[in-house]
Amino acid sequence: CSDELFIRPLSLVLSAAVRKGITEAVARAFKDTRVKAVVLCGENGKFCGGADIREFAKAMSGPPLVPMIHAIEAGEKPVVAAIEEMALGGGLELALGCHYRVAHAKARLGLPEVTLGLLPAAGGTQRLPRLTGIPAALDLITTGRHISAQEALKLGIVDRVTEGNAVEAAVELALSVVGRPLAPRRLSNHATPLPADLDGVFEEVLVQVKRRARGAMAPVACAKAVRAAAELPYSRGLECERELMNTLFTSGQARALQYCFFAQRAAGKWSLPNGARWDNSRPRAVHTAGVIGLGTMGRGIAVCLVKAGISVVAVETEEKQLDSGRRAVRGMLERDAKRRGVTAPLHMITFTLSMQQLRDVDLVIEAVFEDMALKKSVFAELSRVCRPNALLCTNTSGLDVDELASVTDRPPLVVGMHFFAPAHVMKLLEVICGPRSSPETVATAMTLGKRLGKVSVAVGNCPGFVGNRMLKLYLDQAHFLLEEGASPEQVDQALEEFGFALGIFKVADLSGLDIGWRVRKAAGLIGPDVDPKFPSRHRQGRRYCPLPDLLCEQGRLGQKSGRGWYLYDSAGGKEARPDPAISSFLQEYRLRYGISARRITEQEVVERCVFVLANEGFRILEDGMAAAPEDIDMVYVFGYGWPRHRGGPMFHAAQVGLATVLQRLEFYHRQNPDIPHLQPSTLLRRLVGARSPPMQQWKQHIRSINSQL
Ligand SMILES: CCCCCCC[C@H](O)CC(=O)SCCNC(=O)CCNC(=O)[C@H](O)C(C)(C)COP(=O)([O-])OP(=O)([O-])OC[C@H]1O[C@@H](n2cnc3c(N)ncnc32)[C@H](O)[C@@H]1OP(=O)([O-])[O-]
Repeated sequence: CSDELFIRPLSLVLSAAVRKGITEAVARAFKDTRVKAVVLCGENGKFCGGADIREFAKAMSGPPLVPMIHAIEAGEKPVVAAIEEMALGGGLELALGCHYRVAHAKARLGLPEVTLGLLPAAGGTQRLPRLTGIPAALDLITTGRHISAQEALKLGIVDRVTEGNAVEAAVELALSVVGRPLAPRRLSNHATPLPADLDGVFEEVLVQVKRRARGAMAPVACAKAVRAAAELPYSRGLECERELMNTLFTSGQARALQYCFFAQRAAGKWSLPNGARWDNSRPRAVHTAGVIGLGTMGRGIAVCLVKAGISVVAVETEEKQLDSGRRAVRGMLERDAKRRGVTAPLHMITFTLSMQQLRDVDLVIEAVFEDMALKKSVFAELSRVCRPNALLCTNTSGLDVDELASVTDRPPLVVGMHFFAPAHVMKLLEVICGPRSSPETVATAMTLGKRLGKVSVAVGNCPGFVGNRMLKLYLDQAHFLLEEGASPEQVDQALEEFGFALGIFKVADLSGLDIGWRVRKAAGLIGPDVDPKFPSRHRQGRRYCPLPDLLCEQGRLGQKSGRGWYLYDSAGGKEARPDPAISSFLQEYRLRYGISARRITEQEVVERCVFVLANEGFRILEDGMAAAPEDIDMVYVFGYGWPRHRGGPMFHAAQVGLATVLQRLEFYHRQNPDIPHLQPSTLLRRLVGARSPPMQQWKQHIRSINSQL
């Protein structure tokens, strides 16, 4: 066997060194008359994660991928790819250049380049459609989704799937095909199978990709490259693939998406000022968890925990809520299990009215109403009921975690876990490190978040934490723009053009306008506590916009009441229509306050809303509430619908140019001196003074080391 086969390990990515290794080894094997066939496999049981993304920012060195794959395909000896664990991006393209492919049953395959703002440019857009046909190739290439080995087998992407050792199975296959003609196995020789309605298929896909990621270039380029595979001979299709890739490669979008890839991983590498870090703090094992409160948040959290294999005790205070919570949670688990073709793990959750049942759990996540007094009473009770080393977590969107910790017998074991609705769907988890949260507690919450499939970001304990602290100012700008002359549709359209999945007023209608109303009442911004001497459009020394309060007073609470900033067909309706009543309401409002409406440009909408986010992000960095700009960006990308292809508010500010951001903020602040948040932050000024260093160096310019993390 060793005479006939030449097995060469690959490392996880196709770095210059790996490409050199493969090129040389395959050339030697092709030349060596003792070798009859070649098996390519990965190192440590992993076939390949694709091109080395870190190399994209540098000058290209080492043998290029495309000729390397061509040489393999053109070889006169059969080459078999043994796919263990993953064949992604350039890794799958390499496998498609081989004559046969064997995959382990647990392997995942895919062409995720689109998620990095690129396309599969090592022949992937030309070979895959020739193998699977256009619709399947379009689906995989434009979404970047990973598929199982079984699906790959169905699509014809792999020839064999094995539960056993994939390398041994590949060796067996290689031995069995020695001497067979290779021409039919060279995908570049194949004609692309065409669907009857080629134009219709592409039209449909373009509609879908534009809906999924508004303004993103890569999915459109991916579709164009696949179209070339349908219409052009292989070599011309390859040229088209290269040209499209060159355009994407140099685009800001690709840089932003690749930044997101690394920023997401960097967010997991948290550190605290006391020296505790992700790699020196041991998380506790979590086998059982309690969830208190089965409202929308509690239900989603319970579902996430059960799906991650953690036994849950879910507690409610009244039979009626317990019953509806039980029905909702079971329904979600059953639907999910049905989708995945497995049995719903209903036995892993217990529903109870008794807090006593939490006495043995490893950790509790409290998800009761956002009310400090209520949460404090729950935490005091948990101190009495839970075993002394159980972790106590609060799901809060902005309350003081330390104040809550102070009513317990174990402040070091208290941490915030801010989930986003719906909690079983949304990817973001803000882990709020109180000043007294222990490293072990933070490590446990961060690791638990990862186990639940979340992107966990460690943030400091301040009102609104990172996400909602910034959101408040973004919303304020949108409201001020309405006062000054814009309409909700105009603001939303500008933000959607920028790339947000939904404009801010549509989001507000979806979430319910009464939520903010309640928060503002609790903060004393509305109601009997407001000093009647103050004009209605000023509070606490700054401009205040009462428009959303006035809407709530009219019963316009958003989708749930069928009317909010928009009009809906009925209560609970989803289709937002501009409401002429809002237009007259705004006109009357401006008249009452003597505001003459002016024409507001799309540029002003985007700059004021988006730069104010970044400006507050700089303040958050200075206050030590986030450890790095990447963390702030990941909060926005995964929790607030920020368009990923724009990297996040901090990355976007760096892309636009910090000097420009500063100058525009100064301009808007001069126009609106009563909006203090338009005043450029000290850190932004300092960075511009230091000639706008790259993001990795921003930390060095934060003078007051005041980290709350
Ligand atoms: C004309 C021009 C021709 C150009 C040819 C184009 C070729 C091709 O079409 C382009 C591509 O392949 S584009 C690529 C298409 N491929 C993809 O998009 C796949 C991207 N990768 C993944 O999806 C996941 O990382 C895996 C599923 C591979 C592993 O998941 P897991 O087990 O949970 O582990 P983890 O924590 O995620 O990663 C572990 C460490 O590896 C690092 N790293 C990983 N991949 C990297 C890469 N490609 N690169 C560099 N680094 C990469 C990662 O940062 C982390 O580093 P840290 O310092 O420890 O933090």
